[in-house]
Amino acid sequence: MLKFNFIKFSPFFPSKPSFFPLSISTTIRSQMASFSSSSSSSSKLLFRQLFEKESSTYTYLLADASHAEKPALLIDPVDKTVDRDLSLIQELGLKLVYALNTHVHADHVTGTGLIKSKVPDVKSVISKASGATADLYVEQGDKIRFGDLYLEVRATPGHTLGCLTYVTGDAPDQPQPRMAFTGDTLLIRGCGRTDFQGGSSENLYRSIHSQIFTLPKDTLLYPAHDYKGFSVSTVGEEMQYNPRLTKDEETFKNIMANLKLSYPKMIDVAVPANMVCGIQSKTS
Ligand SMILES: N[C@@H](CCC(=O)N[C@@H](CSS)C(=O)NCC(=O)O)C(=O)O
Repeated sequence: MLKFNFIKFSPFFPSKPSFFPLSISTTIRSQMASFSSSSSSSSKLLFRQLFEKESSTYTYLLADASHAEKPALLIDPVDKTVDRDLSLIQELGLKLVYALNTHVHADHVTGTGLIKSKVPDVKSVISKASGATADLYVEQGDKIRFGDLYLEVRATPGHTLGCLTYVTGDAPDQPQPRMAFTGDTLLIRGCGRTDFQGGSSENLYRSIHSQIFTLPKDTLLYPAHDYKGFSVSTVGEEMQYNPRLTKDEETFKNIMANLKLSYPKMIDVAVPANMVCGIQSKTS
């Protein structure tokens, strides 16, 4: 199994390390467009938000459309929609490089293992703190590079112990506004439950306030689920209107202790499967 040896946040690392030549870039107004920066470079992000309706899960496809190889990654793929996602990737002429999970999901089986069985070069990625098996492990401050762009890894425990939020880069040549893929940590006008898998309402509150609400207010928020028909929010919007996170910590903890949600129907199948990236076999 490979150790995830990506680049730590540090001014001493080169902006384009030679051992990770892949890259990303982005736009929001349309699903694929140019963005300009203060540098002379112009990059293109191909971005798709994909939905799996049984578990109300969003999967995100990001690719560097400017790069010759069009390297791509998927965030939170679902087993049931792997064929759809891989067909789209093929139709768009992309090269899938990474399958990232924000955490060990309890309500559906990740598509990561299935993807690896169909596209063996794809590397699975999850947090070290999740305790799950993957090809590459990330932690706070790591950068996942594809092309000239990157995702920054933020540890956001609370829904589960190993939850991550992936955020587009903070540099002049990176997409504006930034985009944060929050998994189940922060949902639109809600947040992930905290009653299993090492969940903690105290940790969740602190994670969101320290790692997500400190991002620029125009940062676009893309969660792993939505149950109300929303697709995207912003940091500023959730800071103002989220009915749980606008409260003080004690009130928040009280809300979370009284959600009275039933257990996810698939939890007994999903968690063991997702601890090994979705299929009961070794990765590498
Ligand atoms: N009914 C669904 C599970 C719904 C649920 O519990 N969602 C989780 C995220 S998936 S573990 C959650 O954190 N919800 C927070 C909320 O406030 O709804 C099923 O049976 O799968």
